[in-house]
Amino acid sequence: MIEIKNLTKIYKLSKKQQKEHKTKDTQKKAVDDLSLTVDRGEIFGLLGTNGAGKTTTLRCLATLLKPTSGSISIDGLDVCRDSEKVRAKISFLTNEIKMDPYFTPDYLFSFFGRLRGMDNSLVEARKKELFEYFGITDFKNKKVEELSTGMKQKVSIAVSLVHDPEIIIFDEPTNGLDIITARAVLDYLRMEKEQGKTVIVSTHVMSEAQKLCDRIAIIIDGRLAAMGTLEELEAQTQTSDLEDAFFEFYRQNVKEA
Ligand SMILES: Nc1ncnc2c1ncn2[C@@H]1O[C@H](COP(=O)(O)OP(=O)(O)OP(=O)(O)O)[C@@H](O)[C@H]1O
Repeated sequence: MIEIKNLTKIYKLSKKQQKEHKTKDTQKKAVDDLSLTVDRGEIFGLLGTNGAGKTTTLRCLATLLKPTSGSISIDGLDVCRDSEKVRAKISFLTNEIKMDPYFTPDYLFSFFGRLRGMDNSLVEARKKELFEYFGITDFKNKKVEELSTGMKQKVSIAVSLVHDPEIIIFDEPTNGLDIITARAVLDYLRMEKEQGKTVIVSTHVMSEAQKLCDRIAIIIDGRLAAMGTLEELEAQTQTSDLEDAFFEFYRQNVKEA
């Protein structure tokens, strides 16, 4: 189980950032007293507009950022104190591709498998499974720089999943993906859930949240505006689809602010 308790993250703004954001404020509260729990075996979605604080929340969860205050635990392990153990359980995925262009998918997969302390035969079996699933097999010996954007993204996803993580944290799973690749990724996440894995995703795409997630948290300006199943969110707002429900929560929260 993932437990986020009163998470707050404040960024210090550099002079350059102040200029970019057109503000005199020296800091930005990206996440504001956020609490939620994600149960084992569910697909949980963080839904919000650009800048709502979704990525920041996921990066704190993935041990990549230190919360300003509050705590996050994964199966009883604190993400700050027990970060090594937490990292062994999770995979943090994003569609920002950061792979050395001169290496091949085959090499990268094996390299990250070894880095995760896996033995060779396990890495090879996992490679076969994931490369086949994502259609990478025929491209595994090409250099990353020669691959199409979609193929690079699939390789980056496969490499991140090398250690068969119990928990998949995915920032904007279909952002920038073509429709076929996007479908393959969403189907993979559903398959992982069927196998008892926990998936937490961020998205601003209503249809994706609606189709994929068991429960959804609506984040507005870093704060939790609502949380529940699609049916619960619709019932609370007397609407019949997620987009209308979202607008209703948005209206209520912006008015109350
Ligand atoms: N490193 C940083 N330094 C300063 N401010 C930041 C930093 N990273 C994010 N922010 C700001 O914090 C707020 C939340 O950003 P975050 O990326 O978490 O939102 P998001 O919901 O993931 O949005 P998006 O969909 O645009 O990625 C935004 O106002 C953003 O500009």
